Amino acid sequence: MKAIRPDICVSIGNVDFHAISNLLPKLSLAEIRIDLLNLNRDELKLLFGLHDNLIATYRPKESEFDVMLNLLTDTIGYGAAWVDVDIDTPTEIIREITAIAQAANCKVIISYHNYTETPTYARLKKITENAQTYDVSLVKIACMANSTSDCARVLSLYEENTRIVAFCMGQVGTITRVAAPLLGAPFTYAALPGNQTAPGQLDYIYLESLLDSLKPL
Ligand SMILES: O=C1C[C@@](O)(C(=O)O)C[C@@H](O)[C@@H]1O
Repeated sequence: MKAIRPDICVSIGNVDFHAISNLLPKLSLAEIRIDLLNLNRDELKLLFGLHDNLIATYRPKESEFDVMLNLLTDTIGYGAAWVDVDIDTPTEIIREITAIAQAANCKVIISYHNYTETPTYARLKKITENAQTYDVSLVKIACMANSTSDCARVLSLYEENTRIVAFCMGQVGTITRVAAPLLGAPFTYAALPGNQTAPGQLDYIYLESLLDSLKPL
């Protein structure tokens, strides 16, 4: 079976364990949104053992940072290839997760999300630089686009940065999800059909056909 292109990361939330285990063999890369799934430790262990290129993400509600730390530590032990940690997490927890991940050869993504707007270029640059002060494999910038100039501003981050995934959320921002891997991002996020984990995500099958025509592998 041919797996989906490696530059498409399917973000998985709100489905059950069986659906995920049937799906994983078809994907080259997927994000397991642990906070949007109802999985116990045994199921998590099985899933992370099934695939060697999974991102473990847990977006804490309120200040659930201890829950996040425990879950990410466990999933690193189960074989997660990547962990994603939001830049708003307390510094000592980011450092702790980074150290645990590095000891296990697990790559770290530090991510910034803004669900209402896209900050100025100076602010985006500063956020990117702050994220790069941690020893990370990738910095992710995801902002809500309210105009096409928001999209252009976020995409301009590729001019000066490597090891970055920068794109806009929302319908206006969808173009940036297609452009990201054409401009240097190692991958871009997509959804299971009818099951977005963030606004503006395209269905991964459709995105694959677009990228096949724009950027043959
Ligand atoms: O940060 C990201 C990107 C994302 O927010 C998106 O807009 O595709 C989806 C999240 O699940 C993921 O952790």
